[in-house]
Parts: sequence; structure tokens; C-alpha cells
Amino acid sequence: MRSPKDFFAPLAVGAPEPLRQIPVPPSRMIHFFDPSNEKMAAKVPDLAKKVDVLLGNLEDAVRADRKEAARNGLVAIAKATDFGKTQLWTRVNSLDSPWVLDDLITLVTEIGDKLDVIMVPKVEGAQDIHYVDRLLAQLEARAGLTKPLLVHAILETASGVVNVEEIAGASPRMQGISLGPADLAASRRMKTTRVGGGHPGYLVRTDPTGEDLNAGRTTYQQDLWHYTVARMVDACAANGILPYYGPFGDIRDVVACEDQFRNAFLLGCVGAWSLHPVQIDIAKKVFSPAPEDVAWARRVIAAMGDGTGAVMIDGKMQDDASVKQCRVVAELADALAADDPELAAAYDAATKEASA
Ligand SMILES: CC(=O)SCCNC(=O)CCNC(=O)[C@H](O)C(C)(C)COP(=O)(O)OP(=O)(O)OC[C@H]1O[C@@H](n2cnc3c(N)ncnc32)[C@H](O)[C@@H]1OP(=O)(O)O
Ligand SMILES: O=CC(=O)O
Ligand SMILES: [Mg+2]
Repeated sequence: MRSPKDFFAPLAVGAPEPLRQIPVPPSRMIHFFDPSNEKMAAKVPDLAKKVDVLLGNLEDAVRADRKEAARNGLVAIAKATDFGKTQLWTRVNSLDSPWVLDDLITLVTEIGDKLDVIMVPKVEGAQDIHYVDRLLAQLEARAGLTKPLLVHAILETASGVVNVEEIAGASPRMQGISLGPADLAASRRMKTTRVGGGHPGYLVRTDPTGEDLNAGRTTYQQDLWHYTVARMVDACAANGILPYYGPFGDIRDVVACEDQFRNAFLLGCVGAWSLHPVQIDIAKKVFSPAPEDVAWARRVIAAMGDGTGAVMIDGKMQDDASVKQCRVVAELADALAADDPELAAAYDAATKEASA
């Protein structure tokens, strides 16, 4: 580990100064597309107007014989597209793959000025982030970049989960972490065969009510990802970086997708991946606080004055701790509303109604 005194020193002569604070523009959905897929690529200019983050995926879901086409496709798309305020991210191939070195060299050299974040899959520990950190510094210096690239790790190996706290704090480049439930399930030897979501066999059952062990017993499906998401959220919050839920593979099941995203939102995540256009609006809805929650939060903040003491609102006690929660919701709402007049109007209308 670097000494605390050196933590914010550039890792190569001529590389840009690392940031002290991670920027937090909206990132409710990280929309994945395969840059080698002509149909998807053709949708990028329109998608850029709808999503918070566009991610050119080079790793899993891109066939081995399309890896170079995906890399070159991303370079071409980035050069040709004005992304406006929408962030451009990429997911490079894993660090043990034959493609990642060329991914990093090509992307930083050709479009380093357009890219915001590099997502690194299958991160096992701080050593993986340190490797990428130094290499990026060398490449940034060579490309003459003035803004440091940020790094996002996917939490998708058992070792990664064991080491999640050190990963979150491994570099000032660390922007965030996403849960990767599909690879994580395989790494843990879980017996699921899905990309995220629940499993009907993972349940608890109420006690028997009589001799018949099958009679009158309700079962409740449990959340396979609760432990890992909660651990990831703590690791991220403790290190000032952002947690995300990853993919939900049952594209048709928009209902369960919304549930999975909302569980992550309530636990502290700021966004999730969208794999298909149908998931974009789900993420936007879930990761933007609901107007009634914003109205309530604003009401509590107003009633709490300087934020100390205790007051009663609608029979519920509010104090320093609840007003802090309300500020989280209200500040997120204000940040999102600043760029979204429709959302701003919905928040203001709900606030007006609540105070009428
Ligand atoms: C475990 C992990 O690593 S998850 C992350 C890796 N996986 C991915 O990135 C998957 C990305 N998504 C996809 O590949 C596709 O959405 C699939 C394969 C799931 C479904 O694709 P399709 O069968 O083409 O879906 P569908 O027919 O509903 O698509 C409708 C249209 O949306 C387009 N589309 C589908 N997904 C996307 C996308 N992610 N971005 C942009 N356009 C898309 C299709 O090309 C199609 O275009 P068309 O109307 O011009 O023909
Ligand atoms: O990359 C994502 C995953 O779930 O695996
Ligand atoms: Mg994966």
C-alpha cells in the first residue's frame, strides 16, 4: 500500500493529479451496449439523450472473435458522438485475458479524453487496482490527458467480496463498485443458473401448525444478494465511492427487475446496469427518489430548523438522525432535478400538496 502521504501523488511523471473527491453526476443506469453490434451502435446517439451513463462493453457478452471489432467500434463511436452531459464508460476485458492490455492502450490513447470511467471486471483484491492505476497513469501521461480516468470495480469473485474494503480504498481513482451476481454465483459455486434476481428455492417456511408438515405453511422467497450488496455499500460509503447493483438478466420480467433495483436503492446503491432499452426507464424510476418521499423529506428538514432536537410530525418522532436521512433523499432529488425539469416539477408539486 502507498503511504497516506503519497496517496494523491500521480503514479507517472506527466500524469494528471488524482482527484480528491469522486464526482457524482447522475448514474442511475449504466447502459451496456456492444460496440461491435451495428444495430446497438446505431442507437447510441439517441440513447445518449436518455441515459446517465453509456458503457461500451468489451468483456463478457462480446464473442471472442468480435473483441477487436468491439474495441475499434468503441473508438469510432466515441470520436463521432457528442455525448453532452452523458458519461461514457467502458468495461475492459479481465486482467488475465489476452485482450485487456490492448484495450487499455488503445482506449486511453485514442479516446482517453472522452472516457470518464473504466470498469474492471473480476477484481480480486487491491493488487488488481494497483496494476491498473499505474498503467493508466503511464498511458495518461503519454496521451497528454489532463483529467484522470476513474476506475470502477465489479464485485464478482469470492476473493473480491473478502477483500471489498481494500478494493474500495485502493486508489483515488476508485469511483465505485458494482455487484456482478452472475460471475459471483459461479465463483462461489452457488447452484443458481441466472443473471441476478432471486431463486424460488431460496426461502424460509413458517413452522408446522400440526401433524401434517405440508399444511398451512407459508414460504417466503429470500434475497440471495442482500449480504453482498450490504457489504459492498458499507465498503463504498466508508471510502467515499459509489455502489451499484449490476445486471438483471430476465429482460422480460420487468416487475422483478424493478424489485431488485429498488432493494439496491433502499440499501444505498445509486444505480444499476441496463442491459436492454426496456430497463432504462425502470432504473430511472427506481433510482430517482419518489415525489412523496421528497415532499416528506423536505417537510422534516423544514420542521427541524438547525437539525437538532426532536419534533413530532404526523405522529412520528424526528431528530438529528432522521433529518440526516431526509437530507440524503432531498439532496439527491435536488441534484437530479437540476437537469430534469419534469422531475423538478413532480417534486415541487408533491411538496406543495404535502404542505397544503
Ligand atoms: C453478466 C454480465 O456480464 S451482464 C453484461 C453483459 N451483457 C450485455 O451487455 C448484454 C447487452 N444486451 C444484449 O446483448 C441484448 O439486449 C440481448 C442479447 C439481451 C437481447 O437482444 P435482442 O434479442 O436483440 O433484443 P430485442 O429484440 O428485444 O431488441 C430490440 C432492439 O433493441 C436493440 N437493443 C437490445 N439491447 C440493446 C442495448 N443494450 N443497447 C442498445 N440497443 C439494444 C436491439 O438491437 C433491437 O434493435 P432493432 O429494433 O433495431 O432490431
Ligand atoms: O458481470 C456481471 C456479472 O454478473 O457477472
Ligand atoms: Mg461478470
